[in-house]
Amino acid sequence: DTGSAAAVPIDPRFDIAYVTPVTIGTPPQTLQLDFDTGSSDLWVFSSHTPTSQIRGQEIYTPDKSTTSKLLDGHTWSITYGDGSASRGNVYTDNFTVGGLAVASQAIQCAQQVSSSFTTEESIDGLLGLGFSTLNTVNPASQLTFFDNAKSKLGSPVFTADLKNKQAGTYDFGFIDKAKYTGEITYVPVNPDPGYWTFTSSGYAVGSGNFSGSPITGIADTGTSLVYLPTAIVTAYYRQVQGATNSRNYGGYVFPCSATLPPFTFGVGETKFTIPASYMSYAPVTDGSSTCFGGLQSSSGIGVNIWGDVALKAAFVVFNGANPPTLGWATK
Ligand SMILES: CNCc1cc([N+](=O)[O-])ccc1Cl
Repeated sequence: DTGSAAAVPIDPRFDIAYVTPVTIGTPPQTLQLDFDTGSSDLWVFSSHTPTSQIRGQEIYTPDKSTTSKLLDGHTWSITYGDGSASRGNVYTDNFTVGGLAVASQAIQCAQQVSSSFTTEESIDGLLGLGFSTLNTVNPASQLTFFDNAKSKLGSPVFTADLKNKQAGTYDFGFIDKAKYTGEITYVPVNPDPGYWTFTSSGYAVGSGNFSGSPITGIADTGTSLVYLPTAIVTAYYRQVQGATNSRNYGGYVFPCSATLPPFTFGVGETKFTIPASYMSYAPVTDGSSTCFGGLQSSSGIGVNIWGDVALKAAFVVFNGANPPTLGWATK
């Protein structure tokens, strides 16, 4: 079996996050979920979510599905890197993504979501694509959609083809040659503690020379920006007129009119260039002429993160074989 579904930016102006349609239950209830390789919980806004915390999101109502089953006594609670959080109870139900079906997928129903989820009206929940070891369900952790689907897939892979300000694709079970150019460079993945952790071979700022120092980090579709060591980030913003590290805005900002250099990162022998246009994320507030950078420091996080700003510059194969690997190709 295979599956293929669109990854649609939630905002036409800035690539904050991407949502993908899924169906849950019988008859099918369609929700738009944020596919997140940086976590491993599949949770949704639901009929168990207080209405005061719902603002336009679609919800899953297990009681309206003839195939839903309560996973009695199971609960979950998760906090993300940006401080947002959610928690709730658990059902199993039929679940499909782009024509790929899994019977009795664990569906974590939110009984509480933090304000940044409530205000993100176009995200009806998250679909974790990290390793199942990160799943937060107690007393028994649950498998991700990918882990449940793996045995049905021709090849135990999914691919991310995220795009700048336009819809991309998540494919499951196959590698679409039409989506990339050249060869795919595969690199090792350390699945402990549960992220798609790999080591980049180095970086360059603009037309500067390539610095071949290894950068270990995670490939994370659920994070908008790229977070790298401070030395790399300061080297980048030294090339941006008027850039400052703003305590007020919590990162590097610059005049939206500034000329930005592109940023290149290496995977094995292959070089990926993030165009300058991807390196300006968004105005700090609506209409401001000060822009927030797409590259920020990882010093406060504890891990380097290759988020959407970087992933958009590549075609990425998440290879769930044993051992797992990551494949990177230009496009
Ligand atoms: C923006 N804060 C909530 C949020 C977090 C994540 N996350 O993967 O960490 C995804 C979407 C949203 Cl809406």
